[in-house]
Amino acid sequence: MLSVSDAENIIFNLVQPLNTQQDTELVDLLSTGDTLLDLSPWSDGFSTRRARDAAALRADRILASQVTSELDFPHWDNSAMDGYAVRYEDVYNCNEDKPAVLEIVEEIPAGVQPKSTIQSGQAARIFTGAVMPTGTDTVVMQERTRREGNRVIILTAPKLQEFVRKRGMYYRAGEQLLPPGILLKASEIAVLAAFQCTQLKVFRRPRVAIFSTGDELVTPDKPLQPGQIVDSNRYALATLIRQSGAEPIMLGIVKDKPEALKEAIAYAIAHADIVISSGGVSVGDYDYVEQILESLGGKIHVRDIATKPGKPLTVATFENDVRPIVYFGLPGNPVAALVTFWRFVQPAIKKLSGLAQGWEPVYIKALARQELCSGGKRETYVWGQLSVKNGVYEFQPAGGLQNSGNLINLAQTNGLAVLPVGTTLIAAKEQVQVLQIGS
Ligand SMILES: Nc1nc2c(c(=O)[nH]1)N[C@H]1C(S)=C(S)[C@@H](COP(=O)(O)OP(=O)(O)OC[C@H]3O[C@@H](n4cnc5c(N)ncnc54)[C@H](O)[C@@H]3O)O[C@H]1N2
Ligand code: MOO
Ligand SMILES: [Mg+2]
Repeated sequence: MLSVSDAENIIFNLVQPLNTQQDTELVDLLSTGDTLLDLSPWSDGFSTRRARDAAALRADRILASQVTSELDFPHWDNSAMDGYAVRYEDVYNCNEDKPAVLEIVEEIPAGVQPKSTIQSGQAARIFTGAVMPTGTDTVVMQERTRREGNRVIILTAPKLQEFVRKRGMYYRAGEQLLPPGILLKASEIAVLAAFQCTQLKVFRRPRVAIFSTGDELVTPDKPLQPGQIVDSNRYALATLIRQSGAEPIMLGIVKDKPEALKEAIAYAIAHADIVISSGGVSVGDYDYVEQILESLGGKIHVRDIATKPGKPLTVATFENDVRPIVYFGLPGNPVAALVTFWRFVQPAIKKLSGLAQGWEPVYIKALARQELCSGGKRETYVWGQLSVKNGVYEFQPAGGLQNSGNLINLAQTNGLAVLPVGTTLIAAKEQVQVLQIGS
């Protein structure tokens, strides 16, 4: 039996990220797939460029190449306040007793190009975001002034260049704006929109084929015959695959027959980057998965891992022109299937998807709200709820039996407390590492 850390090293090294040349697609920032509010009659921001070849950009795509821009940011010197654009030399030593008095020669709202060059003794009325007029270097905010007709009285000396957002002070044209391998979330999309980067090269979503094995399995819509069990794994795993940023290819339920398995596995490895099956990986007479993998030329890297639940996890690879197809034979017991997914498969999918950082499992230190027990021989995962109380993480184990066939108390689980090999008890109020499985 492999230790968890050995298994983890093997698995994560087997996974090669998608290729920055071949495995990409274009997405269009302007097409979100949502209601086309931009085209509404009351909107002045008519979007004339609609996506043609590019798919809609939804959050959580991964950038496949770096983004640079020919634009500085800010694009031009502009005011950070509503106030007056002045020449610092005119106002640097004024105060309430000895205010500076300047003649207002222009008013500059945002979006308007200034016309005049401001001379000594003059100022321009300016608003937040408006372009600084030539000759000025500083903005005095409105609250530090008094207006008298077309003159402004400056009551407090500003600092040089105060409230001026200088062209290029946040970003200079040509520098890297966003690196490849990052998730496009709201903040990145704000940057891309500001720089008019509307067509983006992102990684295609990894394709993950999934099927369940077992003569006893039926889909949730069928009346149960004696001895039958509902296939719950496939629906849960498909959801997790989507949450990991991949696209599930649903291949149904496959009988515990070598020929059927052979056909399904051969199809799956020809159509997916990763293949996941559940069931048929233990030592029973109908557990054929490993032998079929071998008969199809698969190389088995992992047969058993010292975890509870999840011991009989099987991991194999099939060589391919581009990168090996990684096969995960998850144990059939419902909790074991999900635990092995969270612990090993989810990071593997995220790594394959092109994410440069943050694909590894995330652990959080929490206080156990109740005692946690383990046999001590295998790394044991206790499922339950992670929450924050008074700024401190706490872990509440799920009530009822912690048994890998008990999927009922798995509902609402968002963390797996980890009891390492050799630890048989973590007492209430003691610290425990919890694997976060929120997404
Ligand atoms: N003699 C031994 N028996 C078992 C061992 C062992 O070490 N020695 N390991 C046990 C452990 S641990 C697990 S986990 C299971 C793994 O079994 P398999 O991967 O071979 O899975 P199956 O035998 O096909 O099914 C096990 C169990 O799970 C139910 N199942 C299967 N698929 C689904 C599904 N898609 N949805 C819901 N439930 C499913 C199935 O009906 C069985 O009840 O082996 C132990 N045995
Ligand atoms: O992996 Mo099996 O559950 O560990 O029951
Ligand atoms: Mg079995």
